[in-house]
Amino acid sequence: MADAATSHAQQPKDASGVLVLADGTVIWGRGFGAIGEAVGEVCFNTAMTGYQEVMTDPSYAAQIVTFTFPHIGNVGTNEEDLESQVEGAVGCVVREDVTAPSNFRSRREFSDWLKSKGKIGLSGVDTRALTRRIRLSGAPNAVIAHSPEGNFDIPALIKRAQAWPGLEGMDLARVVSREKQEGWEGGVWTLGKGYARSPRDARPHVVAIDYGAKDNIFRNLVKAGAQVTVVPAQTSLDRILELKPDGVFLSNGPGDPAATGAYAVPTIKSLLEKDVPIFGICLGHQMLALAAGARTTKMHQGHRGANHPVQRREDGVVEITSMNHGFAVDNNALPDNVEETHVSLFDGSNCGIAVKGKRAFGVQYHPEASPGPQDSFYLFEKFVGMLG
Ligand SMILES: NC(=O)CC[C@H](N)C(=O)O
Repeated sequence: MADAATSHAQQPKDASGVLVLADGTVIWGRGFGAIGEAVGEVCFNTAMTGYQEVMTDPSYAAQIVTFTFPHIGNVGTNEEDLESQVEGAVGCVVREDVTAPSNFRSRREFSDWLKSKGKIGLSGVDTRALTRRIRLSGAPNAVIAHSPEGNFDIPALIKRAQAWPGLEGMDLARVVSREKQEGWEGGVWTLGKGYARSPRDARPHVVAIDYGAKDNIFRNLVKAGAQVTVVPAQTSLDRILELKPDGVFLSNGPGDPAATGAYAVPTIKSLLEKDVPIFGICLGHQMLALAAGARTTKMHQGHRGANHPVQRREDGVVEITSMNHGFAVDNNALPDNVEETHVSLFDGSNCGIAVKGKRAFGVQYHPEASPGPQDSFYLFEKFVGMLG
């Protein structure tokens, strides 16, 4: 469903950036950030704030984020609002050109920062039309490219977008995971105080498996009173048990949950059999569901933003949540031992499960660093509380 205005337009004189979709659609704009090209799936995010957190969330690996909010970059960037030190989104598409930063916390201009991270930006795009297109025909594979001289080999870019296999079936969790075990001490950030610290001897002890985690999730575990040890995605069951966890946390992360069958899902299955308490968020929730016998599916357009209404089945309460996912647990194929606990009010998709007879549950949403909804904090308290 290519839009004629974008498909056949000649390259405008000032075009230094372009987004080329796998179906041949060419969307011209102005490049910023890193120079070069990157391939990924184009998604859209509706949050009005938190672009730096979005761009450093490892769950966005291999994705190009279209921001529906038109002014991106105007509060600059800082060293405190990073969600990780690893790669997140490969690029972003925005409406307005990035203007001079205006915020007392800003340390670096957004384009400069993006360039230092090797990520490409594209401005001057009709992001409403692009978002509408994704809503109508699903998230396309594409190449984003930036050349200050405007040198683009469009047929080659189309070929590259077409040759990319897509996120379905792609295992990215082990690629972005940290490689070494580490003790985690940082708590939640507050103005004037920075990040809180937790004593290393706090109890209970949670072993958090990093499948591409957002740091703020670990900070919330600390805030809830846990001592946290973070381990890499492919840590063996024996190694996890040696650490004597009171509970195991499964992090968010990129890629297809069903593609982690070589390491994550079997380990989680064994943890369930041993009755270890488990809490999973996003990818962690999806893989917990797989380990319990449920199925996951790729969504048409996904949920990405900070204002997604989710209903808790237990008492009907609606939370406004922050989400970023393109896969979901299939709530039409839940086995008897899996109970649906939360559901999206946008499209009825699954947003939370509990495994019956076990102390194991997961949700699709998560707290952002700053600022953002903290509604899911009660689940951190519930999890840490159940560990005694
Ligand atoms: N935020 C996440 O953990 C994302 C999970 C998974 N990669 C998805 O796209 O659905």
